[in-house]
Amino acid sequence: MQLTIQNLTKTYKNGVKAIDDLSIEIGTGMFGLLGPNGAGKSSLMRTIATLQSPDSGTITFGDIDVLKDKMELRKILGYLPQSFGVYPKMSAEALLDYFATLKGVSSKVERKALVKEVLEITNLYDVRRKNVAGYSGGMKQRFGIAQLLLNNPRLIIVDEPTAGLDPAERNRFLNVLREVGTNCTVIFSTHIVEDVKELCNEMAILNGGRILKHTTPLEATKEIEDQIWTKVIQRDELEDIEKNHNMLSANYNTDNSLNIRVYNAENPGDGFEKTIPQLDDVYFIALKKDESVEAVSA
Ligand SMILES: Nc1ncnc2c1ncn2[C@@H]1O[C@H](COP(=O)(O)OP(=O)(O)OP(=O)(O)O)[C@@H](O)[C@H]1O
Repeated sequence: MQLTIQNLTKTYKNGVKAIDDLSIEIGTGMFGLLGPNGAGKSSLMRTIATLQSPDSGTITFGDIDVLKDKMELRKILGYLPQSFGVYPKMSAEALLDYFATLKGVSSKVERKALVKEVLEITNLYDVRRKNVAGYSGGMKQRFGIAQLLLNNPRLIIVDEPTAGLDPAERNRFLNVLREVGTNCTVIFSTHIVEDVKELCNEMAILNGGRILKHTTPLEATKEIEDQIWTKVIQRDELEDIEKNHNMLSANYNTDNSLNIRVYNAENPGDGFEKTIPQLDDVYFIALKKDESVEAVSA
């Protein structure tokens, strides 16, 4: 089913415009919403999840008018907020049983089967009797997926779920999400480019409450083929490079030299070599262009 957002705007009471006339269409599959801190990702996700109202704009999911029929959307929504608060000292099994009751599954037998199923999908079945409060960060996030799966959602929204996870936990989490996300619309927000690269078939870059780019990871890197150049420099050359080139990133090597990546339609000379574009480059180019647009209009 398709999620369609049109001209969505949200300004908080303190005057911050978190969503700025945003329009986008999102179809079935894994959709990555990538943006720096404060870009408006959580604001957008809370609005789609009907937890806050925008000032203006429309949102539809299939036939549902999301802003008018909030309850209709909630029936088919699975939402994992950025922070889930404090977990009670209950086992995963008992807590999921409780959530399933809240979600309207009144038959005990049905609940038992459902809870078993979501525990298995999220690889938590073996630890189902342990307190969720004592789970590791990654296990808690997988538990978050287990709870959102209870009502067989068609739209799944997960807000920065990999922040703070160690690499092994992150991998486990992404694998679970990959599995549950095949048949529905999943919107996944993150500031980690790698998450989008590994998981999403479609993506948007968000900044200042606006969509800077809506693309696919493959298309996005293809678009800048032959335009990314790299060079190893010493620390004291950095300032010059920043001044004279469209620098995207600088990463330290173990010997304290730096790997520089620049964006240029032609060979910039100066010893640069052409390199294969990465999704990071796409992200930095979009943010840089946005910065310069802002600087001009300011
Ligand atoms: N309830 C609120 N009241 C006032 N301002 C808010 C509120 N929630 C968010 N903001 C502001 O709106 C802007 C967008 O914030 P939002 O949390 O949506 O961004 P984000 O992309 O999710 O960032 P982060 O990764 O830091 O959570 C920020 O400037 C933030 O300070």
